[in-house]
Amino acid sequence: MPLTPTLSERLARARADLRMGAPIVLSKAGESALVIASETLTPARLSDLRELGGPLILAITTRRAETLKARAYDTNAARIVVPSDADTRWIYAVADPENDLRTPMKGPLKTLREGASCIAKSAIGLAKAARLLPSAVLLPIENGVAFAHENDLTHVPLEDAEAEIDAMSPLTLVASARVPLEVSEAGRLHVFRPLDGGEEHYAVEIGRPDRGKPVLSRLHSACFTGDLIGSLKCDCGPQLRAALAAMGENGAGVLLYLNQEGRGIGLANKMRAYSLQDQGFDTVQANHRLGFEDDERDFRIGAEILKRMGFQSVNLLTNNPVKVEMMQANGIQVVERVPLKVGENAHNHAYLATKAAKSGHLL
Ligand SMILES: Nc1nc2c(ncn2[C@@H]2O[C@H](COP(=O)(O)OP(=O)(O)OP(=O)(O)O)[C@@H](O)[C@H]2O)c(=O)[nH]1
Ligand SMILES: [Zn+2]
Repeated sequence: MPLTPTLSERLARARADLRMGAPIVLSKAGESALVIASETLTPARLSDLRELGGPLILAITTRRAETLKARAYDTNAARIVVPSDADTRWIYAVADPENDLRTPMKGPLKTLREGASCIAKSAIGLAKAARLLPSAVLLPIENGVAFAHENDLTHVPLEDAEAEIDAMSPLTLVASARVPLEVSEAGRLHVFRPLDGGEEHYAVEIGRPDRGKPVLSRLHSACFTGDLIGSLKCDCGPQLRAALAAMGENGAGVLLYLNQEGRGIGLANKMRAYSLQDQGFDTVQANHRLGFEDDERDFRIGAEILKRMGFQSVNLLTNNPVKVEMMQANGIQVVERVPLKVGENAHNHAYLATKAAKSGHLL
């Protein structure tokens, strides 16, 4: 059937469904599960799941499991057996570390050892891609294809989709126009759209950079708080403006504005991380307690956009050696790393020190 949704379309629907709290069906190797994101699970949906039979499984990342002292039997995910009397508050408390210190309760948490954890892993991957807490509730079901069809639910066959969840979507250049800027009247903005329905990314081109030579460039990850409202908790706003100013002065440059807010976890999760930082955890510990890695960004996107614009090499404005490595690994030569040290203040001093100590940022 030519109108049947492609895998990438099914995955986009699955992400949207999870954000709304709607169930989806994931299948692999003859096993299927009904999946709802923990963050958007309502009491009504929980009782619907219970009516279908149990037991329910709560999937969390191994990072979150470490904090909860729950045993994950493999590196994919920990699968917690949900007690039959647990309500949504119990589920949120496992998924969300906000009240960990106030209510160290929860345990002992019984986790599954037997069976495969790949459906749990993919459910978490989709919740992350939907910028939710990395956790989902699973109910194993028979014959997922028929169940999804009968109940009008999105079904994702993981045999084919697993690689697609990890792959980078192709990007298309949707529009470009002249935008005179304070730093240079010769500014242009290009909008790139991924074909998988994900976030758009932008390229600010200043002057007319020679495609045959290294271009002064910055890969800037979105930071609503730092870039737009002048937050003093990070150095993003001053870095953004200093990079544009340097490009204006140089007469040419490309700033990529990548919509990977909060090192790829989304603004809501970043605010959860900030709340944990107010409880005394540093930026890396806060991500881990939420169940994320320190940095969830996909740096392939930046390299891909530069290539699409015809560039092969850059002088990269950054203090982050991982950005340099990832550019090189993805086909963009970094001829020079140009340090970008601006915006240190009393509020972000500890944050910058943590990035230097734990994430390898150069001082
Ligand atoms: N999860 C999380 N993200 C944060 C926090 N503070 C800032 N961010 C995000 O961190 C990212 C910083 O992006 P960049 O400035 O491009 O990258 P960088 O890794 O600091 O590297 P350079 O600035 O190039 O040296 C942005 O997406 C911010 O939203 C935090 O405490 N937690
Ligand atoms: Zn920031």
